[in-house]
Amino acid sequence: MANKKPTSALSRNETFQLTKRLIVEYGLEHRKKFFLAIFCMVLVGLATSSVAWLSKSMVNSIFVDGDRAAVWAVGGAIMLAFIVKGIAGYGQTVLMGTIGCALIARLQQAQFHKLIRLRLMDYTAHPGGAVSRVIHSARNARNAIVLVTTNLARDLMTVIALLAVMIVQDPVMSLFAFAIAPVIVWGVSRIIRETKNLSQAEADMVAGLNVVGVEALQGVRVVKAFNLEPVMDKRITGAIVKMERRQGKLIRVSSLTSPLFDILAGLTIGFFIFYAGWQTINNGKTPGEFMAFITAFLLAYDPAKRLGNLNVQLQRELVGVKRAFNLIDHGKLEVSEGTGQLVANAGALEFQDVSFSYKAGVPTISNVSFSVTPGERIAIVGRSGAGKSTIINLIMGMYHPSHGSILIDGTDISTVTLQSLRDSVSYVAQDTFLFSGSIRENVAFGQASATEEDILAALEAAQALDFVLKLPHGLETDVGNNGANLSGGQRQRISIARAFLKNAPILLLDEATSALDGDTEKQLQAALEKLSANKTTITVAHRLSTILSAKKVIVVEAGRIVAVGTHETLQRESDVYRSLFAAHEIV
Ligand SMILES: Nc1ncnc2c1ncn2[C@@H]1O[C@H](COP(=O)(O)OP(=O)(O)OP(=O)(O)O)[C@@H](O)[C@H]1O
Repeated sequence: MANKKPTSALSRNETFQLTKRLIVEYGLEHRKKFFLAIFCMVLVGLATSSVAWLSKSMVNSIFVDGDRAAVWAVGGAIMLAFIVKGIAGYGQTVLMGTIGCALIARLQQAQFHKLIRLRLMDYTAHPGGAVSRVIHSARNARNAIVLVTTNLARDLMTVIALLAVMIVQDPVMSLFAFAIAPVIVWGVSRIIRETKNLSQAEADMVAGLNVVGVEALQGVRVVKAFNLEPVMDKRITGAIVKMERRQGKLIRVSSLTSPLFDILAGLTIGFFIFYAGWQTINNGKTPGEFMAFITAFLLAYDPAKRLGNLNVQLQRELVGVKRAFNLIDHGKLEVSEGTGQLVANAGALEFQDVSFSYKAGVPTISNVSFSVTPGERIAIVGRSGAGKSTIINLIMGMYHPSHGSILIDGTDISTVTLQSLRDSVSYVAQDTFLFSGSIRENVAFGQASATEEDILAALEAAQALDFVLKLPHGLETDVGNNGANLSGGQRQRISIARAFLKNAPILLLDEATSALDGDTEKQLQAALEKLSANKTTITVAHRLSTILSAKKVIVVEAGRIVAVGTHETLQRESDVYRSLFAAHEIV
């Protein structure tokens, strides 16, 4: 076994705090069901121990004394004990199952709620892994709460009641049974240490496998186009085999508690038989007393084994629970926001000496100043990586400038709520994203008050109505996963319709680098032209046609504005601008 203490291992206090929080925050919410379940568990414990107690009368009164009345009384009582045990056991399982399902749902919601609001900068590079973690950690939490309550209420209750029976029947033999406990505790604690390491690694591997799998399917076109199936097979197989080995080891280690219990229990029972046989033959102890003791011991064996295992299993589950709480408690939310409400009517935009860096000491945007008057159209051009998209992201409040301010209609955007800021801007991304669902939903997302006419008008303005009406299900057509059922141009026009419907005074366009075919391109340009009419428009431009229709062009190089002007003046005066044509950054 590894001696290295894992950094992720849970201390005793952490184990206690996590369990307590689960019960207090998520279990007690269903307190009626919760306490009813515990009551059922107590009944199971009492019913089980009463069977051991009754076995004494069974042997002594029925088999030794031949008492007829006892046959009915003991037989009926044993039947009753098992009926109570069966019904209470069922009630406990159903009640804890219902609480568990509700807990999974709530914890998944709480995590997704946080995940979707994390700062863009912290956003996980592997969304597939994050989703897998959310799903699994909620299941871990359900398992943990069921484990703790079931073990502590039902098994502990059963063991205590059975121990009472044992002590009453034979204190000496009971002492011997207790003597094996420290050996078990020592063995189990060693197993726990190793399990902690392995469970953490297992959780990471499940997330890793998810990342590889989701990536392979998301990029399936690239996979097929480049004949990458064997490469993907290898990556996925590698991840699966690694996980298989790790899980195998986890099973081998965590199952060690079982033989530990079995061997020690076997030795103990053997001793009982020597001792009890000698006591019964030589010292006049009744066979009923021996029977009651041994029945109590055997019945206590399984719940005691589960109790011994509780910590091992709990550690496995709590690793996931800790991850869930970490996300809920510590995941950094979006950039801080102001409390003011931005009411952008005209849509004037101004950058005042704005600087920003993703990583401290590595400036991405430096001392950028420019202004756009209401309804004006400007284009931002520059080499790949110059900082164009970062400027757009700063306007949407995805990040805060480290220096300087951005004003909309004279209001510093850092002083207003993110919601009011984002209500004032529409964004059409380069990589059009459609959500699975109908075309109607994709156009009207976030616009609950939009009427049928509004949606049709937005589609018409985006030059999309013709093709939408020709689809078999019209507006209700399912766009598929990320619009897979539509062409690239159709997807873009749907996203332009979305911006039309939003009708915000400021429009941010991130122009696609790759050109579409002639007709589609023309339709798209016409749609964007119409969309930007009377709106303050900032386009990250790659097309000469877009640049020509802009009032002014801002040339960005390594995060700085190096030239501003029209196409003609820049052609004459800016080396950087001219070089963009040579590098096919502008086509
Ligand atoms: N989330 C991020 N974390 C760290 N660095 C980033 C992040 N996003 C962008 N960068 C870096 O910031 C710089 C500017 O990126 P930006 O996306 O603004 O460039 P761009 O001009 O829009 O490029 P392109 O035309 O290729 O889209 C690049 O060097 C990029 O690597």
